[in-house]
Amino acid sequence: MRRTMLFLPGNTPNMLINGDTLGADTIIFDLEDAVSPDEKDAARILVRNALRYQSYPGCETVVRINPTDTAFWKEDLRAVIPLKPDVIMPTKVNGGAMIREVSACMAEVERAAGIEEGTVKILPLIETAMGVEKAFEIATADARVIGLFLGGEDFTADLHCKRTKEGNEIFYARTRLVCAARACGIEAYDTPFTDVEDMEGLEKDTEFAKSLGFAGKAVISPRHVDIVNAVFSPTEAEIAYAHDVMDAIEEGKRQGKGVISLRGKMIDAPIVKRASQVLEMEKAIYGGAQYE
Ligand SMILES: CC(=O)SCCNC(=O)CCNC(=O)[C@H](O)C(C)(C)COP(=O)(O)OP(=O)(O)OC[C@H]1O[C@@H](n2cnc3c(N)ncnc32)[C@H](O)[C@@H]1OP(=O)(O)O
Ligand SMILES: O=C([O-])CC(=O)C(=O)O
Ligand SMILES: [Mg+2]
Repeated sequence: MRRTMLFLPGNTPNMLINGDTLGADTIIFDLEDAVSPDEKDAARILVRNALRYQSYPGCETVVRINPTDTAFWKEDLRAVIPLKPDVIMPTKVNGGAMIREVSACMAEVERAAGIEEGTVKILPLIETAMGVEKAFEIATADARVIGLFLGGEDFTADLHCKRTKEGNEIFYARTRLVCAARACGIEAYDTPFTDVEDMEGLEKDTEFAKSLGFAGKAVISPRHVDIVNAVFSPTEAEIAYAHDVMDAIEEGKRQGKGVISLRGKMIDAPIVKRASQVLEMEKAIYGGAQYE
């Protein structure tokens, strides 16, 4: 479950220290664009120490590394892989070859550190026009890939267009990523909403991302976590309905029927599939059935 993925700039010790207490399902230690080139070495050491000395219970840890056309990315991997973050996020990913290059370097570092090869996963950040066009190739490039992640700021810079709150300019990229990810049985995660003060805009943007099929969204501020978590969690009514669907389908089975009706609406296999997804989320969030 990755409803919220909070970015923590790698060169800000006070943000790294309490990352897990801010309510996000995932925290992303950033070594890339939130860190200026002359701070890269310091950030790498800080993130390494955070992974070594801090524990982040209940929080998935991701490290966002620098692009493969920079002098930094291999050093990033050598510094953090031995500390076993859950996931590495390669940046400006523009095709499957780049993922394989990163994965091969990760394997080298894993072997040298005595870690089983393939332990650390990959969540590619897709933020170029080429990356969006190659989304499916990227998703299938390596067994480590666990999802696709959209970066709307760099993507719109690459398109030579303005990034707006309405987001028409990223609509194609959003739907393309969701479809490519789901075609491979993995999830897509949406770009952050960057206006820290606009909570109404954040909620609207998050609702929209969810309606397109995204499983979660990045956030840049702890103040955004609760809203994004709430949007990506099933409501009490959705959970109650999912239980009713399961009860109704059981009753239908007893009566030897594949299709039945619940409060005047047809219940068949896809409705049951969606209901079971809601119940899985209920279990993941509440540790069991919340409403029976
Ligand atoms: C396009 C991209 O690449 S996005 C990914 C890269 N960008 C990032 O990682 C940016 C992360 N976010 C930030 O740096 C900041 O939230 C900013 C610059 C956007 C806004 O900063 P501020 O104006 O200081 O935010 P705000 O006033 O809300 O901060 C309040 C508190 O939350 C903390 N905080 C703010 N953002 C974060 C964060 N991402 N993670 C953890 N703590 C944070 C601040 O340290 C501050 O703590 P304090 O009260 O103990 O001093
Ligand atoms: O990870 C993100 O969504 C932020 C990012 O790099 C971008 O938008 O370019
Ligand atoms: Mg970017």
